[in-house]
Amino acid sequence: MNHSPGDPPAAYIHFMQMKAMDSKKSIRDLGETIHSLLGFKSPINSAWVKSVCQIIKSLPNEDGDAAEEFSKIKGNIRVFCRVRPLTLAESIGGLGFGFGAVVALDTSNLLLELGNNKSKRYTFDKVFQGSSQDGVFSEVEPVIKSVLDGYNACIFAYGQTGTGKTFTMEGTLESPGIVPRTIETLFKQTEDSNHTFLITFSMLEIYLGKLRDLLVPQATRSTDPLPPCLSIQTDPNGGIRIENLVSIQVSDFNQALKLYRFGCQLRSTASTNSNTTSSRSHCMIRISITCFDAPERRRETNKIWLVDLGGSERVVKTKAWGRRLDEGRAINLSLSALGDVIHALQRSKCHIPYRNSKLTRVLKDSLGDDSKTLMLVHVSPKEEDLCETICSLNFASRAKNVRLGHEESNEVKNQREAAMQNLQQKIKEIEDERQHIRGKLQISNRKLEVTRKRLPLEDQVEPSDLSTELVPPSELEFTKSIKGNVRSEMPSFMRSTICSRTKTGMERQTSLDSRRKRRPTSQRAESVSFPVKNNSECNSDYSISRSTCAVEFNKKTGVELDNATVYSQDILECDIKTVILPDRNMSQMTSNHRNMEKRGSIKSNKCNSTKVSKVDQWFTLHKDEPTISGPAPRNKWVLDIPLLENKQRSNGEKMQRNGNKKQKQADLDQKEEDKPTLKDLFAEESSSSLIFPPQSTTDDQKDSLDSSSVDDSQGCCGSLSRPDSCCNGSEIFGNEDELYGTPMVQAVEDTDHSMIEIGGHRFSPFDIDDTFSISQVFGVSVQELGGNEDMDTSPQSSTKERLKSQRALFIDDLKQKDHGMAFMKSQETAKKEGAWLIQESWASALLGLGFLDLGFNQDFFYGLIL
Ligand SMILES: Nc1ncnc2c1ncn2[C@@H]1O[C@H](COP(=O)(O)OP(=O)(O)OP(=O)(O)O)[C@@H](O)[C@H]1O
Repeated sequence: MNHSPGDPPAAYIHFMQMKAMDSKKSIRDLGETIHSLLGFKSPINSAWVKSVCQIIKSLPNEDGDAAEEFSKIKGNIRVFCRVRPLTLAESIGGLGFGFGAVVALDTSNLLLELGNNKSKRYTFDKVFQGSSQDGVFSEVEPVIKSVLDGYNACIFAYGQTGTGKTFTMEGTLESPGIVPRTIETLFKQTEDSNHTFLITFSMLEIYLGKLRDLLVPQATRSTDPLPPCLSIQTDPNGGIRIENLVSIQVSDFNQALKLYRFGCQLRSTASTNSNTTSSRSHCMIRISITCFDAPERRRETNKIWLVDLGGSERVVKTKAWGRRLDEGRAINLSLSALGDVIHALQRSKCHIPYRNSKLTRVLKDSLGDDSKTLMLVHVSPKEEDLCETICSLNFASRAKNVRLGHEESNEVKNQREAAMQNLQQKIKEIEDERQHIRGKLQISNRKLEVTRKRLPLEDQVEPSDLSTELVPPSELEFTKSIKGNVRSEMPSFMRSTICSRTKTGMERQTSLDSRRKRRPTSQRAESVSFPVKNNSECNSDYSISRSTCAVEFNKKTGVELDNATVYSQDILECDIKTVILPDRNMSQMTSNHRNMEKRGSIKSNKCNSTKVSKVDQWFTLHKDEPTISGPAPRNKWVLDIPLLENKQRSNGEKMQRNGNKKQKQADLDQKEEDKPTLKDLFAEESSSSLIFPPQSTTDDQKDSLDSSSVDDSQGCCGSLSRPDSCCNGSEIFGNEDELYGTPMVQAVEDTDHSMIEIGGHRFSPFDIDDTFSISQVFGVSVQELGGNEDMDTSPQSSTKERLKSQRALFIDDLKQKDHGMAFMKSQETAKKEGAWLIQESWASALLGLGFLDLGFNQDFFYGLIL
């Protein structure tokens, strides 16, 4: 039987006939078939076979259709397999018809005869066995055409040494390989095109891990200049360029072919046990194509790599040694790196290890997305090479599964588009909101500016006093705008005072600095005073008043406040005096008081001491004199929180003061951070202390005071102390927990409705909840009212008990210290009139302010009185 070289032999026809018969066999034999195909050592059980049968039955199409369907979704790496024909010697050696262990079943399936009736089947895009160079190139040609469309492409021949890679790529003069054919095709197509192309040719090899330009003759003599070193660079677009690689423009096929032949001559080849003309390097041909007037092309300049890889080899088999051994190792290493890259691409890993070898680095932009890659895997037909063949085929199978283009499912696409629309909508909303706020800020700024201009000079707060030193202009403007905006929208009672204003971190820092450098010209806490009707046995009207603390820094005279004064300015809110005055004097006092504030004539360094001194004088000597301003009536009580400043001054320990200053400043800052709520305010007030007439101070007491640690939160001393030793005429009885004070309260008319002003802050009566109004106003903590097991849980009872016990402690203490009958008389009077009149006044005040609405009638409040 005569066979032309291209015709399939009779054995192959017989094999195909057997295959067709096999396909008609009962699927009962499927398990055995698969077992033999895959070479599994363990038998496949019947359940597994059943499930496979089900899968096969449920397949909608024939195998061909399925393969076609599969080919549609495959990635950009196409894999062709070429089986080298047996040489004459190999045929004579007993392989019969020229078909050995590797048999191409059809144009895409390959069968490996593993022996013992076992075989393994591989599927590739194309399988060539006994095919001519023409036949191979016809399948390769589409890739070449895509290069003219602007795609990067890479065609590389892979396989065991001596399997025909160089034959496929380079070919012979009679049967040229892919490289010359590609060049020829490219020029042919460019000539047919309407566009003008610029084609350049480069050729290099990677030998022993180094790049060598194959278009540059190697130095053969010591006097010859060394060729420039080639280095791989990544351009800004992610493309790979090789510095110093010669790139020669070629205008026709012959020019390019000449260069190619020249480069091939410079290639490193050597004779090995496997191949007499074995390539000992990776040979890489680069053809770059540039077209300036073809916008339809994917990119202006693109390239195709034609790579004849070095053959993988088993050193044991080739018995290579010395340089051949090094070459073999270097080739295997780079092929291994190429395998890793393909593996990573196949798994769609985030990191592709291109940098592990020069080979993969050079091919980086031709192996990834948006490039056409064709792998030609070459295998030997010999049974003795079966192991290497299986390795090569497995490698090729992995490459075949690589999907370079990340095709998204419709669902994922929809989700992505929905998310993008969402984000765009949000961006638009945020932008709108920003514009809106910006407009409001501008309006507020204008209002602020107008308001500032209207204010009298002395009341204007200089911008420098707003602690703007360290705030950048933009931030300052924003901060001011925000404040202005907030203030304009806030009810008056929620507005922060200069002391309670919450500050930002930056603002706080600058505030601290400016506090040291510049003081506000004046800080005041409004005096509060309102008449209440006395319903008890005392028939006079009483008022509750809180004195004003005015602090002034005279910039003109340059009078500096000392540290203690400066510090005291910061705690003015705690500096509370409560005065009970007969109603007849109240109006006078109030007006005087206001006059005094208007004048602003109280010097800051005198303010507190003068104030306290007047209280002392009034209390001990001039009972008819005004307490703070205006004449003071008889039978009046002064309750005050001792000033820390005075205590510090009387102690005369500047060092201690300075030492504590940091902590105090920190406490104060903390206080400023917390925007005062009504509860906070009352809590603060309730920890105030009573101010009583000056008493003589013993040395022991002074010593005890000096040695006592000071807690700012406890007012002046936090413990029993003499007024003249620590508070300039003020005396504290009991500690913070034992004492209660009456917060400064004033009924005021706001723009819309009646308000209650407490500690300089305005609240609506409706802002005060039941428990709070009772407990805090009367000096009993909410906790005590709520859940102390030792106390009567009723608010009334606990309040009364507390008042009683505190009063008793107070009287006992006075008696023990023999503080004089005059004072005792006053105290007695206070017991009967003063203190509970305070409570009564409070009750009346609260009733008058509408606290009855909260569910407490008048009897309830009277029940709180001693
Ligand atoms: N398809 C083929 N038809 C005819 N001869 C072939 C074919 N493939 C390979 N040969 C021959 O086999 C021998 C080895 O081929 P080749 O040198 O191309 O192998 P190789 O894979 O490049 O080896 P190496 O990796 O060592 O360079 C050559 O003599 C070549 O002519």
